[in-house]
Amino acid sequence: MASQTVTKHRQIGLTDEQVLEMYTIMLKARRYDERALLIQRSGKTAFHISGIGQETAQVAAAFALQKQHDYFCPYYRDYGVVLSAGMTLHELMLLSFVKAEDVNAGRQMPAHFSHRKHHIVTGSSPVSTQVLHAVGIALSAVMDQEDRVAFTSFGEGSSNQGDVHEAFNFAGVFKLPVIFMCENNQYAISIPAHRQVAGRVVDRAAGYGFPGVRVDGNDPLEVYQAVKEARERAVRGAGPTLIEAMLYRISPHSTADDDMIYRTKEEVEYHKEQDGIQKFRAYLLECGVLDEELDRSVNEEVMRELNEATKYADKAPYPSPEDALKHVYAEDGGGI
Ligand SMILES: Cc1ncc(C[n+]2csc(CCOP(=O)(O)OP(=O)(O)O)c2C)c(N)n1
Repeated sequence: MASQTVTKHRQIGLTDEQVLEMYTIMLKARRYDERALLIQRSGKTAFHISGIGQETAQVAAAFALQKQHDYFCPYYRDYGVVLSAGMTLHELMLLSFVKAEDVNAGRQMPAHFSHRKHHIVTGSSPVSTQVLHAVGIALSAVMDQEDRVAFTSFGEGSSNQGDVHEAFNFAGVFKLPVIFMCENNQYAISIPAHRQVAGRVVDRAAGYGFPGVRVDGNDPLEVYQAVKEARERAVRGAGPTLIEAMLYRISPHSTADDDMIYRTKEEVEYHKEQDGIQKFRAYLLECGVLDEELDRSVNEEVMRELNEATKYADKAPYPSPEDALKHVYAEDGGGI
């Protein structure tokens, strides 16, 4: 008989199929990320910003939400969130290569996700703007008397922006159905967390009158449970929740960063050992949801999809200069 530990996902309401899908999406996010980095280094794309080390929390959070119903206001490392919400590797690659067929018609920077069908709200480069957008969306859900929630994520550095505090305050006062998830990956570019925040990010929630929960971001089941409870609170009108997922940013800040200037190789290696995807894989093997053969075929399928997406996006045409003003004015046919 399976032990209590190995059936944890069933105890919190996840089926074997769901956890296998979560694992598959974590792999997609990781492999996409590694590939996007290589493509940038080969000179084919301008920029990449990595979410390596954050996928477990991202996928788990999105799985606790309702696809094409709830709204997602992710931040630039959230490959796991947007893939779980319904974006494909094909779409992510078109965004990386900024090709005409991209959902934004090649007008956005890589990692500035957007997808109307999947309720992924376009982000902007100034950090934390998405947090206010989520609060506005949550307010509209209350006004429309709909049971949808808005989910938003941001880094611990960004949690010091005024936008975040305004968002927390408004959401707390009006008890809005919004879930704030801080992905605390220990650095804001070169600045370590202890030089950014004197206390704990999670404790800030109390000052705004709603609960804060700190979770191990490398444990997807813990993250899933916290977000699920936050969603239940939100839809019953009890207001927002702040979740602080403790993680580590394995990659440099972006392809424009040299992280060895401000941290050591040993520190990064230590955190690689804590990889949430590997831990989840071990859990799935232990409880029999996965075996070596299935794992191999899942990995092969992810690589096949990724290779196809890469090849396609590489060859796809760029937007033409004549189309630069397309989608700017409503007369054009109204939005993308
Ligand atoms: C308002 C604003 N200030 C500064 C920047 C430059 N910038 C981009 S990412 C970043 C670090 C953000 O760190 P954190 O919120 O911890 O997220 P992480 O990148 O570590 O995931 C900064 C300072 C920006 N984009 N917007």
